[in-house]
This record gives sequence, C-alpha cells and structure tokens, in this order.
Amino acid sequence: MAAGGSAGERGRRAREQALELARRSREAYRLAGRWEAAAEAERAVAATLVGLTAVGWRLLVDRRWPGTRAANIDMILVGPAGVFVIDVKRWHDRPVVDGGRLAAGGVPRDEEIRKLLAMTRTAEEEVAALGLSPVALVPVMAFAGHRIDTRVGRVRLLGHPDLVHALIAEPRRLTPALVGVVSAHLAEAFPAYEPAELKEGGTGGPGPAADDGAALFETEEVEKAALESLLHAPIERWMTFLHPDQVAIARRDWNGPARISGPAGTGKTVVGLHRAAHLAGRGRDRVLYVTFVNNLPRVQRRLFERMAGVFADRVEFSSLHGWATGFLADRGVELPLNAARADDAFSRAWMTIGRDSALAEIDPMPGYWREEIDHVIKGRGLTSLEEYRTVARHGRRTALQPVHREAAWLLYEEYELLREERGVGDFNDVLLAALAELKERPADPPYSAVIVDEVQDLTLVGVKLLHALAGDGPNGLLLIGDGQQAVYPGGFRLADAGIAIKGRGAVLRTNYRNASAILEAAMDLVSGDPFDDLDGPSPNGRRAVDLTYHEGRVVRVDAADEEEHDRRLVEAIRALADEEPDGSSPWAGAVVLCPSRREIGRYDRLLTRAGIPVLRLEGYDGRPVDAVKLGTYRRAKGLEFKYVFLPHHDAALADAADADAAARERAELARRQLFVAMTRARDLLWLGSTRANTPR
Ligand SMILES: Nc1ncnc2c1ncn2[C@@H]1O[C@H](COP(=O)(O)OP(=O)(O)OP(=O)(O)O)[C@@H](O)[C@H]1O
Repeated sequence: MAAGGSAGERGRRAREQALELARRSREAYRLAGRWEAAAEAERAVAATLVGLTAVGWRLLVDRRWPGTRAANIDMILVGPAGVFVIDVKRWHDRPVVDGGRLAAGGVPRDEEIRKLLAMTRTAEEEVAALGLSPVALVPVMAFAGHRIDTRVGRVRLLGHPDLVHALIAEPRRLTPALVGVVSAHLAEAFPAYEPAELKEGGTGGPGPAADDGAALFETEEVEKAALESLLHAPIERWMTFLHPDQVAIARRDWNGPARISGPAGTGKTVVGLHRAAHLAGRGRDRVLYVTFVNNLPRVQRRLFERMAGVFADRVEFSSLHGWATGFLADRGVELPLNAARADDAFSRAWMTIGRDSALAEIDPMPGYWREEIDHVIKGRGLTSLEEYRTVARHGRRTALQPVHREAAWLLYEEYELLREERGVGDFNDVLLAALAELKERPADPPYSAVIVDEVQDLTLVGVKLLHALAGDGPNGLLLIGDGQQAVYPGGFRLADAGIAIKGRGAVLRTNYRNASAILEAAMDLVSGDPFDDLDGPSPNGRRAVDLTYHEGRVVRVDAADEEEHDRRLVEAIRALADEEPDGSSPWAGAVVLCPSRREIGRYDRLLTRAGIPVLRLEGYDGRPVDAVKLGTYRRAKGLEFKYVFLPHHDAALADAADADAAARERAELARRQLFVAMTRARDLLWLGSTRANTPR
C-alpha cells in the first residue's frame, strides 16, 4: 500500500506522530527537569564551597572541557590541599559502592566515574606543565541530597554536607602563591561557560555567598577547619611539585621496558614514586615497587603514603628477596634460606678447595671469591664451566686466566655441594627458585607495572625475575638506577637479561639533594673511576650535574689518634643542637655511617655512652625519630639525611696506585661505596680520619 493512501492510514500516522511527540515531550520535560535539578544542585554545592574562598581557596564553576564539544566540568576547586575536579550529582537513589563499583538504584554508574577520571586527566595534563604532580589532583563526585564519604579508586565520593570538612582535612600541599598560580592556569585552560550565571543565583562569585543559608558553611567554621588542617604536618613541597620534566617522565607512556638514570640525588626515586602513583591511578592491577636494600621499601612506603595515600593499597613496596620469598611461600615451594649456614658452607669450601689454589695469586682473601660466586656465577645463573669460561665479567676489573676461572668454578661446585649437604639455600637460590617457578606458572594476579629502584645492585637473575614478572608490555617494567652507585661488584648488560630499552630512557641531571661543597667532595673521590652502567661502560667518573643552590659544608677532621677522633665525633654530633631551631630534635636528621657491620657495635656503644640516642637503620622507616641513625654504607643506599657523619671514612681506601689489579678493584669499590655514603648528606658532611697520623 502506497504511503498516505487512505484516510485510515493518515489517521494512524497522525496518532503515531502525536504519540511520538508526546513521548519526546515527556522525555524533554524529564531531561529539562533533570538539568534544572542538576543546576540547582551545582548551585547548592558551589554555595557551600564558596565559603572556602575566604580562607585562600579558589573556585572555578561550570567550565568548558577542552577537546570535547559540549561537555563541561562542574567545578574545579584549588586550595592548600591541592586541586579538586568536582562533578556534582543529584541522584534520586542513594549512591552505593560495592566491590569498587558505583551504582544507584541497582543501576551501574561506572561510566560516570570513567568520565570524571577523564576530566581529571585533562586537568593533570594542563598543570603538569607547571610541574604539579598528578598526586595533587583529586577527582570528587559530590552528591546533593545524600551523605557519603568513600572512594572508588582515586575518585572521592562525598555527600554535600560532608564536602568542606573532608576537603579541608586533606594534607596541605600548595602554598598560597601556588594556589594562585595553579588556579589562574586552570582558569585559562578551562574557560567558563557562563561566568555570570551563578552570580545571578547569588552563590557563585568569588565574594562571600549570599542566600541559601542552609547550604552555607559558616566562615568561622571554615577558618576553624583550616586551622585544624594546619596541625597536619605540612607535606614537603616535592611531593606535589616537581620539575616539569620530572612530571613528564612520571606520566610518560612507554611501549615496553624503560629506564630512568642519572647521578646521585637527581630525583630518580621521587620520579619513580610519582610514576607508581600515576600508574596506580590508571589501572586496576597493583604496581610493584622493588628495591634491593631491605629497609628501603619501608621508608619508601611511608613517603608514598604521605604523598599519595589514596593509592597506598595499590602499590606494593618490597625488597626483591622479600618478594621472592613471599612468592615461593604462596606457591608452597619450600626453600630453607639460611644465610649463616650458607656462609659456613662457603668458608669450608674456601679452606678445602680455594685457599691453596691459583685463586690466591689473584686475591688471597675469600671475600673476592665469594662475590665472584654470588654476583658472577650464581648471580648470572651460570650452569656450566663452559659458560663461565667465556662470560664477560662487567664491573670486575681483575682479568682472570683460564686457570683462575677453573679454580673459581671448582670452588663454586664445592660450595654448592656443602650447602646442599647442609640442606640450606642462599639468597641467590631464592631468586633462582622464584624465576623457575614463575616460568612454570606466571604470577596471578599479575602486576600492571613493576618499578625497580637501585637496579644497579641487582644480579642478572634478579633482573630476569622482575622482567619475567612484568613482561614487555606498555609501561610494564621500569628500571631506575645509577651504575656509579653500585656497591656490589659484577655487573651485566640489559641485553644479557633479554631486555630491550631502545630509546625508552630518561636521564635526570639536576641534583636537588647535596650542597655544592658536598657533591664536589664526593665527585672528586670517584672522578677518575670509570663505571659500568646497564647499557654499557662509562669511561668518566666525573659527570655533568646541575646543582640547585643550597648551603652546606664539608667538615674534615684529621685526628691524632682514635681517642681524639671519637671525642670530636661526639662533640660534632652534640653541636647539632645549635643548628636546629628551637624545639626541633637535633638528632632526627643525623646519621653515622660505617663501611661494614664490624664497626657498628663500636659506634653504638660510643654514642650511647655519650647519652646520644641511637636508632639502627634496620629499624628506621623514614619517620622522624629523636635519635641518631646508625648503619652501614650499603644500608644507607637510597636514603638521605641532613647531617652525615663518616668516622674513619678513608680507612678502606688503600693507596692502590702500585698495588695489583685485585687491590685496585677493591679500592675502587670502596671508593664507590664511600661515594654513596657521602652523597646521602644534604647540609653537613663530617669526614673523620686518623690516617694522616697513622704510620702506614
Ligand atoms: N624537582 C625537585 N625539586 C626539589 N627537590 C627535589 C626535586 N626532585 C627531587 N628533589 C629532592 O631531591 C632529593 C633527591 O631525590 P631522590 O632521592 O629521588 O634522588 P635519587 O636520584 O633517587 O638519589 P640517589 O640515586 O642518590 O639515591 C630528595 O630530597 C628529593 O625530595
């Protein structure tokens, strides 16, 4: 039948059109109602927040979302606690969060979360140019007519009445000047739709809000809350503001394994932590942040909690061995790690096979050969003498003839025999077992990213293990480190681990930690030493570093004897009380570092007798403690202190000019370890010595 053919048909079509019109009209009416209600809700929320502008916050209302055609951002609030990207909701049904998902009236609302996160990312991109880290931006969904205070991932869900208190209780991140700079920048990047609209309603201007008394927050109350927030320890500036280049690295997309390098104190760890927060905010899976030193994960976890607490449960901080041990335990793999009994097995092997072999020609001390086994033979996962004969021993300066390699291999086999007889494993066995297990059955659930800090001290097997865990996917594996700070011998190349970085690298060059005199003294020490980095050798120990100006000094003490040396150490530590402003603990920023564990007990007793409280680095978690910290150079890796005391700092630095290759290698390693200890100091580096007066 032709269209419009009969009166009946025309009537039916007219009815249909009328119905369609009615349906559309109802829809339009419903939509209009919703928009009006939403605008009403926005006005009410704005009225609440505008009170904050009296205490230094800035409120931007109804802004365009660049890159979209019609979408808007309800509000951007900038204040001492950071930047809040606010989406206002007026839902009839109560918002409910279950299993990390948002719903209302039984309908999933994940899409709303996704949209708010996308808006926040646009704002992140905008302020990254200023150097503001993503950790300072918080997406907020504000619910008119409901009470709620919870989170979905990084999104904060707050009821209208809970807003101000919650925001003001956040730790302070921005100074007033920065609030001005950031909000001006955002105001330009996100232009207003209709700036006058809210003013007409009497609730959106920068001045004090007018009517809507119920929604209004009393200014005094806001001030009181602001004062309360002052009681929170202020967060260090770097936790929010980095150099824009650092923010760019933290947010960069890499389509495979990547690496961050740079000399001591250039912010590698800081960038690593911000990157962990960035990745945790993007994915659903956890991020693993690994380092070699045992106590560093504790310190880093604490820093991270203060910096980006909202992601704290999505980033796992662990030492490599701690992770591998836990992983094996979860898999039910028994590995009787017993370092002391493994050491004992090595001593026996040395006595029976090593001591009188060709090895003694190179180095008569067992330590060198233990390191050869730990870092070169087992550390690289070598399984045959054939492999060992040809392997390049990067970082070990002493050339071995075939006869030495054979002797070292025999020593290794004897050690393995005795260790197995005792039924114990060493640290390398843990990593080897974890790697084998991981290859057998991949980790479940996998991490979205693995960030490895201080990678220069990992063995090849350690790096292979983490590579196996992270894979080659985008943003999966990030290696952070600096070969100049290697405190263990026997490096390797990334190619040995099957990791291709191919242009996915970033180098940091500005030292933010050390006063120039301190960095100068440390650089002088290693300037003549080539060092090995993961992608190749670096012939020159003196590297180009930009300094940020800050005052500090190096104090050298040449004592006549041991007694004078120790007396002057105690005096110098006591004198710290004069450096600190009233009320601050003089000890909290101080550390005494020794080359090895042997000296630790002695300094513990010395300081304790002098009435100076001591905390061993093993028990330090980064929290300010009213005690001088005490530990080895190796334990201090990755940390920093205001005042660093290095008693007998030059005791291990032999005059190696004419010595044999092994002694030169030892001296070089000792210099590198001392370099690491020296570069821990921000403001004061105390170098004690008795060598000038000790007959050699
Ligand atoms: N952009 C910045 N502005 C101010 N301070 C910064 C900045 N970046 C880093 N810092 C500070 O510099 C110091 C060194 O940073 P970090 O420990 O991350 O360096 P690193 O390269 O990992 O050092 P190392 O290799 O010696 O362990 C820290 O106190 C950190 O807060």
